[in-house]
Amino acid sequence: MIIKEQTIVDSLGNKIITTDKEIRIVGRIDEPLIMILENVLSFAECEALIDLAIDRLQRAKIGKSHLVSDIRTNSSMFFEESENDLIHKIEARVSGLMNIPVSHAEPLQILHYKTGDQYQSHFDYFTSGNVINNRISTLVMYLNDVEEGGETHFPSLHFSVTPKKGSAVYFEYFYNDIRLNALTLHAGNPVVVGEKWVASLWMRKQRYR
Ligand SMILES: O=C(O)CCC(=O)C(=O)O
Ligand SMILES: [Fe+2]
Repeated sequence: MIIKEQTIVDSLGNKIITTDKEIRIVGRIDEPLIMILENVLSFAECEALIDLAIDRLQRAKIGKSHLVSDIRTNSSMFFEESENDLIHKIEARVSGLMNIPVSHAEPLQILHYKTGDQYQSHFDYFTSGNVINNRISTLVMYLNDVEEGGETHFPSLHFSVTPKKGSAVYFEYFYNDIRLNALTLHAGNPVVVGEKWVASLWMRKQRYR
């Protein structure tokens, strides 16, 4: 008998009920668990997040050295924890959806990709050094429709998610079998036509805030 590994989110059924929204599961891969979710953010929430972020964007930095790198050509910003009612509400909803307390969440991040921008293949968890409180799961929420390109691509699974305003992709990498975690390698494909806005949130194994 093959025993399936425990997942963080229970994905039985076609929806996840959170404090204030019923989120629809419209696609999934079981191991590693990857879910395509609809009705995560309202259109008004997507627009409000972009408006709040637009003047606070900086060229994205990766890794501990905080060097600007061509691995990631988009720009980004982080909101303060619960910095206003909207952020507070979204953090609570996302925490319910991801089945992890909000105290384990990194700040909500906004990414902006102009035409040609991309985020090359990477793992969201840290692989080097002695990591004590590693990341365990990710939610990438799409704030607009992209005319062409900009998919979230999982090369090892030959699987891509097309950005759709208000929808999201969820994935987790907290398995005992590290080969399952490694399958969550992913990229933000280059935006071919138009621009791309996402809000992403990373959860840690232990309290982070
Ligand atoms: O923009 C995307 O589709 C992927 C973003 C991403 O990989 C992340 O925020 O960790
Ligand atoms: Fe990522």
